[in-house]
Amino acid sequence: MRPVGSKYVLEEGLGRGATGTVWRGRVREDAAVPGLVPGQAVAVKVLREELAADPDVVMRFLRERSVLLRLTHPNIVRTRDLVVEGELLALVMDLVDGPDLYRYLRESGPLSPIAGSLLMAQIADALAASHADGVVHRDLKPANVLLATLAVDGDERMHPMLTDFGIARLADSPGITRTHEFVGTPAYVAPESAEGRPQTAAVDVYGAGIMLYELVTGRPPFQGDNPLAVLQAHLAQEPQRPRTMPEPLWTVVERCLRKDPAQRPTAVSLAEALRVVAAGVGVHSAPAAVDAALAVGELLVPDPALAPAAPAASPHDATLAGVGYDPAAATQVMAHRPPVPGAEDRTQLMSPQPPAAPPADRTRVMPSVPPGPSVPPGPSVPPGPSVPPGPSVPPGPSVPPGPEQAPAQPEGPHPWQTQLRAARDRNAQTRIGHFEPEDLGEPQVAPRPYQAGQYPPPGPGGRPPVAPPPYQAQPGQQPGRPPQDGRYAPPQGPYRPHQPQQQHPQPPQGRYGQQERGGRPPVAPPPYQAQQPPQAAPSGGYGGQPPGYGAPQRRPEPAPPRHQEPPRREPEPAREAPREREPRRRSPNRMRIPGLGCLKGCLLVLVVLAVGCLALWNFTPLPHYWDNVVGWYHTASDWVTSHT
Ligand SMILES: Nc1ncnc2c1ncn2[C@@H]1O[C@H](COP(=O)(O)OP(=O)(O)OP(=O)(O)O)[C@@H](O)[C@H]1O
Repeated sequence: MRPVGSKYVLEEGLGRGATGTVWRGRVREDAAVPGLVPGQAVAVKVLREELAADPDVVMRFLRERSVLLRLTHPNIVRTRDLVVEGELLALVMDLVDGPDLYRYLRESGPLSPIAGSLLMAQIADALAASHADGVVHRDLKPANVLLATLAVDGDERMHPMLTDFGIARLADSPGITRTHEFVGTPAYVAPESAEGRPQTAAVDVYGAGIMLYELVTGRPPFQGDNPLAVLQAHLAQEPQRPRTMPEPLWTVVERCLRKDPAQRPTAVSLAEALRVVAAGVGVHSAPAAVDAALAVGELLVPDPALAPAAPAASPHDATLAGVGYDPAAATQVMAHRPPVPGAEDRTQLMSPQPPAAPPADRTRVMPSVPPGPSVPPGPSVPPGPSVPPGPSVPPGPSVPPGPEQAPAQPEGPHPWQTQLRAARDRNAQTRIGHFEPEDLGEPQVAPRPYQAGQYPPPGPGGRPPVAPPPYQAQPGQQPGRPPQDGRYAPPQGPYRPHQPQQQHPQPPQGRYGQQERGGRPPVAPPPYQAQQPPQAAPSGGYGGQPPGYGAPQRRPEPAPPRHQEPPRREPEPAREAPREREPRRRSPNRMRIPGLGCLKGCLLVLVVLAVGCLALWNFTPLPHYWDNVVGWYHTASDWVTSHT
């Protein structure tokens, strides 16, 4: 049990990411924390040392404190406290009982289009609320969605909760990332982020589009042998519609994945559109719901405020400014970063070599990094220890110190070395990398494909990766803010203790793995419901609800959409022309004899007949009957001859 500040103790590690290590912790019995009760279990994300050692990060950590603390939504993991203590930065969050979406997908397979749409609609709700509050997530990915279990009317429902808000922005310190770098996860990074252009709320919508694609297909749309190739695909490739994706859902995905951020829909319209899609792509969907789904493009409204704006005076002050937050600057998070002159900088991409020298006013706060040979990441480099605060960290008040108390500059490895070490432990982590568009064709990092079972690594406390600790609800705990409107209704019931061994029965699925709608309103479907036993469920599917995460869900090959001929279609932007059919392959022998095929057939028939006759003659009493017939013939002919 290690203390963190004066109010919390760490109990066991839950997982480690690129930006820090998450621990299961507890509020000390003698501590008073608003919204928490003494002894309550919490999750504590201890940011990695490089972040904690950067005064710029510490400053923003303090400034954003109020924003992060007030960011409450039923689908957002609530941040309860921020602890700054010496060289330790930690976020105290609600402890969520359940796996993250990355692990769920790897263990259970993709979701049906309906289930995926409904789940993403809730994530879009969370994004809409945070964007309205001026917070851009910037690192949307399945690993940052935790799946809690809600008990509603005796049913267990899967409840997605977005986490890691603000972490990407915190990590995007000029001191840490220096110039020409970005914070994000390559598979989910928007083109403008990869290019170092200003990032707006549209980067989250892009990430949502990638996630949506992955939820229903099992893989992200842009892949590559290495992170640079993936980034290049984001910039240059157009996503292709998977064969199994219904047209309305593809319309949504395609809009979210537009290269131009100004063409992507807002999170609000995305959430609405996804619910319309979910209601209209089922086998039992009413014709009106089908029509509405086919016209979903009209609902996907871009944000007019996303037109390029002048960068803020300070790139990291653009979004948040402490208590005096300016919502008008909500979508301007990062300033444009100038390109790297000279080819020598390109040779340093994705290597632990020191990047371009930081600005003069940063050099004193960054670890001194001796120049050395490029060391590409590989298995020979052992993963770094995920040991957050040890006993040497004295407990103290979690009241953040002022900027003058910024920790001294420690000697240590370059951030890239720690980053890459941690990245080797698991896949698809957030990366802090620097890329330029002209560099994206020069892969320098070995591929790290997804591998089931690697994620997440067991924590130092021995926590098994597949069985997260149970959520322990405490009296007085606030799972979410009270509803302010109909869209953000809080969870309907208390969190249930996690039961790792419990296997939920697998419901049957129909086309698109959905169930008959059964009273579900077409635009606002009810929350997810635990799946019913197959015997009890109708053959059509399971109600469009994602299953509980104890039960693997494999989506059968869906039938083609029932709406082959849409009754009406909204005018949509130019769509891809249908692929031309490949010409029929012909034999390389160009000499063609007319009727040869027919002749071959006749010969085959004759051969078959001959073989059949031989078999008939040899293996049946036919010869005996034939002899009798011949005998009768001779007898008859003799008789005729003798009487004539
Ligand atoms: N609030 C929480 N409650 C319970 N478990 C959590 C919570 N937050 C994170 N975890 C667990 O800790 C693991 C690591 O979290 P973290 O956010 O560091 O990972 P990550 O998002 O994959 O990392 P990164 O985004 O930095 O690549 C998660 O996969 C999850 O299992």
